[in-house]
Parts: sequence; structure tokens; C-alpha cells
Amino acid sequence: MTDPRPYVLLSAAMSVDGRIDDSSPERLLLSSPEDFDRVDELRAQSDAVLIGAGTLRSDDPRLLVNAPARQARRKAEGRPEQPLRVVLTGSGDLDPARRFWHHGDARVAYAPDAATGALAARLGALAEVVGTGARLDPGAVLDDLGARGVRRLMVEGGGAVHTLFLTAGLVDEIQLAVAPFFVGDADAPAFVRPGLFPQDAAHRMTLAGTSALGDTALLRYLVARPPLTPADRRLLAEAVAESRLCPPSDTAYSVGALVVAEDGTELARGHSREGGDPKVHAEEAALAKIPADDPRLPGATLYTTLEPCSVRASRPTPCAQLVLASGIRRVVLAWREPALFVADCQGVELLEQAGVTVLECPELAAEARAVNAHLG
Ligand SMILES: Nc1nc(O)c(N)c(N[C@@H]2O[C@H](COP(=O)(O)O)[C@@H](O)[C@H]2O)n1
Repeated sequence: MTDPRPYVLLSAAMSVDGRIDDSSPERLLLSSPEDFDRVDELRAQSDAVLIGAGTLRSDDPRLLVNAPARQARRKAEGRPEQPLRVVLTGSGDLDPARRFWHHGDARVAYAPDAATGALAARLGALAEVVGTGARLDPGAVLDDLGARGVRRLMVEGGGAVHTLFLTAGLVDEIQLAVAPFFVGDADAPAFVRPGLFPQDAAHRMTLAGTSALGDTALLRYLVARPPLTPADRRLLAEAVAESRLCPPSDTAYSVGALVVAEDGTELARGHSREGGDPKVHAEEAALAKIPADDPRLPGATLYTTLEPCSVRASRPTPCAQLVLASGIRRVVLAWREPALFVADCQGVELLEQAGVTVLECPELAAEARAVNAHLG
């Protein structure tokens, strides 16, 4: 059995205009003393505290539990005095001279596999360096932290890391402190960057508490982790629209597929029998339009109106294998293939066995079937 992923608490302070810093080199103090004390208590309750490389460069925080009483409490509970301190980097460009590396106990740096060699050489004994695959994958970070026994993770910024975890649907709770002033600087970093957030106007977070900490307002939100986001439903509906472009056939399904990068950029779309090719499948047509070495593929989602095929007469490689070969790790589909042309399509099983997350969206199954109503 795999270890559970940690509970993820994202803690941030921002100005009333949504900025977590200004654009000057000095660190901007947003919180009141009372709110800094709350942050210290949250750290004391956490097994690990995580920041991104940008925050390490701009703030160089020590990321420690400061209050001796809290350190003593952790020790009395049989825990290390300080939580595990974690940094995420996409480039591996981390400066070993920073204060962060020279305080506290254990440290881990996560980076894409390609960056780990140079980073490990640079950091030496200062931290353990762990690869997260072809990209900086927050899910892989949580899996690894879970395996280390981390049950409660505090994410402390900055905006890129907030966005990475929130858009991936990996945050359980947000504690957002709002400082009573404006930054008013377009170049100042914002609480989050643009992205496809599962929580939108139609899918609101639960406001679990509000309090005043000195002059700072604390908002506590509970964030349900929806497996399927509103953006997933919209993009799968786009795949259904794509399936309506298929040249009709009495002997094959009409399927539509989209490949969408993590930041919402559509990489390609395709449909069955596209471009006058009677044999091409929708997923195959879409994947063929993306260079195999596109670094966005491992973070991308394939949206398809029908389960990717597992056996195929028309061509040697079934679509489930093409998806695996592409490096895509997430598939959203509307409809499992009925036993009409093949007795038992195993596309979902093949993908899941290889560790791909497969999500079904039953709300769109009827629409995907309707495009194929003539097949009976
Ligand atoms: N997922 C998917 N996408 C398409 O575009 C398709 N045409 C199909 N069809 C299914 O794939 C299997 C083999 O098809 P061939 O007839 O050998 O091309 C079979 O299960 C079809 O129903 N699937």
C-alpha cells in the first residue's frame, strides 16, 4: 500500500491588492506581529514546510519554528525540533550560500529529473535532491513526502508555487492573511499567477473562518480537491464538439480528442478519420500533431470522448499505448467503450496500470454517445 499524501495547508499574506511582495530587493513585511505568530504556530504543527526557488532567492527565509516553547513541544512529542524544509526548483539554479541551507535539520530539494545531477553536485550534503520526472510535478512531490512520513505540509509561497499546487487541485486549506495596505505596483508578485483553478465562481471554496490578528485579517478557506475541475468539463465538451467533425462511418466510432498543457494551452486536437485518413483515431490524430519531445506533454491532459483503444486492427499501436509513449499522465474521458467492435476494451486498465490518472466524466457520456447514435 502506498503512503497517504500529506494534508496541504497553503499559508500566504498579501496586500489588499493581492500582492505578496513589492518589486524592491528588500522583503516587504505584510503581516502584523500577531499574524507572524500564527505562522510560527502553523510551522510548529507541520511535518514539512515548502517554498519555491523564487522565494528562496527573493526572501531567503530560514523557515524555522522560532518560539522555543514550540520547539520544545515538538521535541516532547517525539518529533524533530524543526520541520523538514523543502524547496522546489524548475531549473535547479539554487544558491548554496543562502541562509536557508544553513539552519534547521533536514532539507529536500525537488527538481525535474534533468536538473537533479547538477543541483546535487552544487548542494552536496546541504540537502537531499529528488527528481520529480520530466517536469516539476507537485503530485510526485506529495507522493515522496508521504513516503517520508510527512502527514501535514505547509506551503509558504511564492506565487508560482501557490499556482502550481492550486491548479493541480492539491491544496486542502488556505490561510490567507490580508494586510491593510496597497502595494500598487504592477511588477510586484501576486498571490497567484493566471491559471486554470478548480475553484471558480461556480465552484466556491468553503469559508471556514475569519479573524482579526492585530491589523491583519485572516481568511481560512477549505478547498475541496475535485478530481474533475470545471475546466476539465469544458475541455471535454470541446472534445465532444470535435467528434462531431468525424466523417460518418457505420463500422467505427466517431471520437474527438484534445491535448491540453497544464497551464491550459491547447497543444492539439483531433478526430477519427481526420484529414481523409480512414484509419486514424482521434487520440492518434491529436498526438501526431505534437512533437514527441514537447516538454509540456508529461504535465498535459488528454481529453477524449471515448476510452482509448487497447487492441486495434487498423494499425499496429493502440491509442492507450500511444498515450503512454507520449508521456501524458492524465486522461479525462466521457464514455467507456461498449462491447460492439471489441469484446472488452482495456484502455483504461492499461493506462491505470502504467500509473496514468484516468477520470471519467459521466455527465458528458450521453453527448459522446449521441454522436454515435447511428451505431445502435
Ligand atoms: N478511442 C478510440 N478512438 C477512435 O478514434 C476510434 N476510432 C476508436 N475505435 C475503437 O478502436 C478499436 C480498434 O479500432 P480499428 O477499427 O482497428 O481502427 C476498436 O475498439 C474501436 O471501437 N477508439
